[in-house]
Amino acid sequence: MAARREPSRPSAEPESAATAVRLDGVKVSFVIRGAAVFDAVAPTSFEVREGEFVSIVGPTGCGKSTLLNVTAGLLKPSAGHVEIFGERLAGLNRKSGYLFQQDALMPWKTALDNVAIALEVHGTPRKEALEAARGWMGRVGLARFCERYAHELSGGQRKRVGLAQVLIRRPRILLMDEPFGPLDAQTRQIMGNLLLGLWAEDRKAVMFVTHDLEEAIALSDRVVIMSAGPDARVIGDHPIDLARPRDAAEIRLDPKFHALHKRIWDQLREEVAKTYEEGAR
Ligand SMILES: Nc1ncnc2c1ncn2[C@@H]1O[C@H](COP(=O)(O)OP(=O)(O)OP(=O)(O)O)[C@@H](O)[C@H]1O
Repeated sequence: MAARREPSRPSAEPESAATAVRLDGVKVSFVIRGAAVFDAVAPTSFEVREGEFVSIVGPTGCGKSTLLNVTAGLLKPSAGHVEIFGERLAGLNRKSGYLFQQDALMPWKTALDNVAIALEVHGTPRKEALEAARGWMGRVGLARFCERYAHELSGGQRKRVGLAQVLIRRPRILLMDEPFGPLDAQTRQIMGNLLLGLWAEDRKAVMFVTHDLEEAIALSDRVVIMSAGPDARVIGDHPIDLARPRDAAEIRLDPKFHALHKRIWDQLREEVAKTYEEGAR
């Protein structure tokens, strides 16, 4: 499928955009087997505004997924709180859709049914759900693959179905945890463009976790850097002032991209090294 282009728009968000997600002093400690306490994330605060695409990057095990889980309401912070569009989060975050690294497709259902079920479980009549699902399968470039089962789809196609499954519910916030992790570099860039195209249509707030700094810069309005854990915290918050629309592949050739990459990598490199040193001890 040809890469979908983002409609033209200014790269920076207006200051007046509402705050979609606010993490206020969120700290996460895990109790391991009822005894030892592991302080994964130190008190952390940051915001994602409506319509803003923010990536979270940090060394392995620093707490990126943990912060997404807290934002989704799947994990209660040990201290601090989360606000979603100004309201304190208690329980599940029903304004968000969550795309995990692992496929969540039911192998006994067709791709179309996998997308439709996301509406059906919330009470949409089957006929209506199937119609909407067919529309979304088209939007992710899979109109001809509706009747396929998960094992009959490529990794990239399964990711597209996953994306349709989440977006069909029209969440105002999109949480993505290394969604393109297992894909090859080329497919990742194609998926990046597909995501940017869909995102530009209604501009959800996005929290995108990745270990790939280039991918983060190519897609985002801001890149948040976390330190190595334990007691991980935000150590950098970098605005990405590259013009949109962007092509997730071509933008990497832009000299401005290189300058941003160098500046952010200089900060991240040290944290990545710390993680490896810890592991080697
Ligand atoms: N349920 C749990 N119990 C104990 N420790 C946990 C639990 N979940 C996560 N951790 C620890 O918390 C830290 C952060 O984990 P998390 O999965 O959030 O990291 P991450 O940055 O997403 O890692 P990766 O990039 O490798 O996916 C890790 O050290 C992990 O071992």
